[in-house]
Amino acid sequence: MTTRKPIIAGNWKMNLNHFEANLLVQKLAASLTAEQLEAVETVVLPPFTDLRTVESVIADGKLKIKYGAQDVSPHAGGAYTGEIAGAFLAKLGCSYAVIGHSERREYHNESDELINAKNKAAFAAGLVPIFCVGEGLDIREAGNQVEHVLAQVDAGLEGLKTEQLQQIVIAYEPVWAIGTGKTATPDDAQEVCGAIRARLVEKFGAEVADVVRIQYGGSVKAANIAQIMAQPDVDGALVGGASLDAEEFVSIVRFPEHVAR
Ligand SMILES: O=C[C@H](O)COP(=O)(O)O
Repeated sequence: MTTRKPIIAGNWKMNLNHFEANLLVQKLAASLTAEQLEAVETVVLPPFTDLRTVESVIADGKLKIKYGAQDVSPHAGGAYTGEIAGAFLAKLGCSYAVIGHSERREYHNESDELINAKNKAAFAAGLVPIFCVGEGLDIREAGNQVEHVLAQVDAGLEGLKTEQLQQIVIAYEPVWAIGTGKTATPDDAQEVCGAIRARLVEKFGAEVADVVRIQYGGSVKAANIAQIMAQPDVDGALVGGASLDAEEFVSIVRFPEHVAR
């Protein structure tokens, strides 16, 4: 079995201006050693307007922190007012783009088809999608979470090439656990992340499924990261609120020191 490098990504959502972004990245850099950043891929996902600043701080300090955007246009360029093309993000040194976050699915009516187009647009620009899936509370209460999430996975990955599938990061975020303080239990996270990996084996084969990194997201904190990361099919976390606090985020990145996996 392949060893997948853990990936902890901080989704800042619509928080922190570029001055505050500068400060937070500097604090992360001051607290995380090169060894820690080597052991755990560490990513920040600031608002678009912070990206140039984040690029400069990271380049100036030669920091091993990666960064990305929270969305990308499905279009390569042209008359799409307000949209941001993947190529612009790649030019700013972004490695990742969050695609299909539940807040975009809910507040911007993003469909599975649009999300699939965004996954393709990200790859076309040289970005790796952090492709988000997850069920709402009604679906969880009806016990249909696995079926629901697998349908999102199937639709979002439609038409991707093998080498793209091998790079993609899938973030499982149960919507009822986002920003609510209600974390899914490690078993809940494993149930769905394991089902995602089984689906990848079924559709694309074990060689692809073994290398795809699957994150859990939803009220991840320093206090619960180690138990979540101990699950065999959880390879990282997409962290919202706790990523805005340097000390807390650093502690999350340092999860291997809490408990051995
Ligand atoms: O993208 C991150 C998730 O939506 C989780 O947010 P949260 O950690 O604030 O619950």
